[in-house]
Amino acid sequence: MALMLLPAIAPVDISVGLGFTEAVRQGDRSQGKVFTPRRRRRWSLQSLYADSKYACVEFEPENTMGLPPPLSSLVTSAAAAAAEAAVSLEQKVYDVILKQSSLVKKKLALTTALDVKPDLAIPGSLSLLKEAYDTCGEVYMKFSCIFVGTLLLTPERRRAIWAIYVWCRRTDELVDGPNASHITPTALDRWESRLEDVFAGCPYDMLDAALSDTVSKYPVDIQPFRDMIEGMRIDLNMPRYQNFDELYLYCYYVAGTVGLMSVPVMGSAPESKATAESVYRAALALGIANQLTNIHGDVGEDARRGRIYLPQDELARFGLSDDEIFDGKVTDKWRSFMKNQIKRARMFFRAAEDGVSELNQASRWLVWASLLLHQQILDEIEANDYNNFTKRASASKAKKLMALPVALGRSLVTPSSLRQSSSAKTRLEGNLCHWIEPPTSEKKML
Ligand SMILES: CC(C)=CCC/C(C)=C/CC/C(C)=C/CC/C(C)=C/[C@@H]1[C@@H](COP(=O)(O)OP(=O)(O)O)[C@]1(C)CC/C=C(\C)CC/C=C(\C)CCC=C(C)C
Repeated sequence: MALMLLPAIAPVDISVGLGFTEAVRQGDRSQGKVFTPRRRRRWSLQSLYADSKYACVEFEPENTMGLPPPLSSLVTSAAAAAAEAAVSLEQKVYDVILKQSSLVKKKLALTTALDVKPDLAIPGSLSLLKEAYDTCGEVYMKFSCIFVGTLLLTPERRRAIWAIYVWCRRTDELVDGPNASHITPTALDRWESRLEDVFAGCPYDMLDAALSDTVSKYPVDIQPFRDMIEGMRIDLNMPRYQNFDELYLYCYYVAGTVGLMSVPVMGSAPESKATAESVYRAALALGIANQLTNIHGDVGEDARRGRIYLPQDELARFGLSDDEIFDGKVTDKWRSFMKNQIKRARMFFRAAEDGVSELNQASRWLVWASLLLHQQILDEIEANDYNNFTKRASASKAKKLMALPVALGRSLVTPSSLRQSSSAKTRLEGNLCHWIEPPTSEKKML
């Protein structure tokens, strides 16, 4: 792998502001790219339910105020058709999970059946690769709010998470960076073909080279990466999300995918008996929960940009129009609406929690920290009396710091296999203990 990477590795100046977006827009393969400090994540979504239980959140306003009944009571043929469409969208996301899980199993079979040889390296290539990963680390440290979390990971896993993070940031930067207004669908197509090359071992620049190396070592499928690009396409084109199905799908594309990309790197607890599918489902849920939370925290900021990332049908059910969101007045209708949105986001967090304990011990703290810090945003929206139009839903530094030891405590909880009696294990199918262990050759690489 190192041999394949070497000719393509070119140093990248991450301090240059516009180069990357411009390079993708113009199809210039030689340009490095750049990260500009971004404002707080705006999170749009579109999509469908991964699990119909999230559709069952009671969307009946607590104070009915003469509003129409919840959609669930209006069972019409149109609703049935919509439900069918939702199921096929759900299937689409689940298919990615199944594909990723089977890849993990296949890779396990390969790595246990063969004595994996260290990669061939020519002098200098390893130091270039190390430099590439170090650069990813610098970007991660600069932009991630829980950068310390990766320090608990093994050096190999840490580097791999950095490389994935940087690719995600670059992708996001295309539609959320300073040059977003110049980004066209063609530019995203180019970015996707560049991704294919990364997975084929032909990276264009140093940061891609780190990812190329990572995906050659861990059983990471390309589909979640492709899907994230698809999410950016949606963000370019989708002015509104008609219902939660659409929002869910968007959340999967831009954030659920991050969970699917990260799990194979984070690794499972050796004692875990959870299936790969169940852990990927939890990872997907955490990505969705994080994204929903960011959307709820950024309602005002998004509205000032003319964007509304909330399900239109649910807004209507609470008697809310786009204009009221643009006006930004906190009314009882808005409070009722937000209470339900927050309730649903918390359901996704809960769905993620069991999965965290199945991860490798060293990875759990980072994931718990991410989960708890995002949950605090929901708490802050409540503390601000649902004024997410003009008040920042940001916890105090002290509260954020307090979350870290709590995350540590939770990370000590052992996997379900140890916590549950055997009769309670019915939903855990089969023993895939080592399904995400990295190949043994990796330590020799770096
Ligand atoms: C734990 C952890 C942080 C690991 C993931 C690291 C990683 C590869 C992150 C990529 C993030 C990124 C730049 C994505 C681009 C698209 C995007 C911007 C998505 C939104 C993120 C914003 O997060 P945040 O609010 O923290 O913003 P900052 O970067 O700090 O400015 C998203 C909302 C996606 C967030 C989704 C995750 C972090 C996925 C979490 C799930 C897992 C790591 C799987 C855990 C496994 C189980 C079994 C539960």
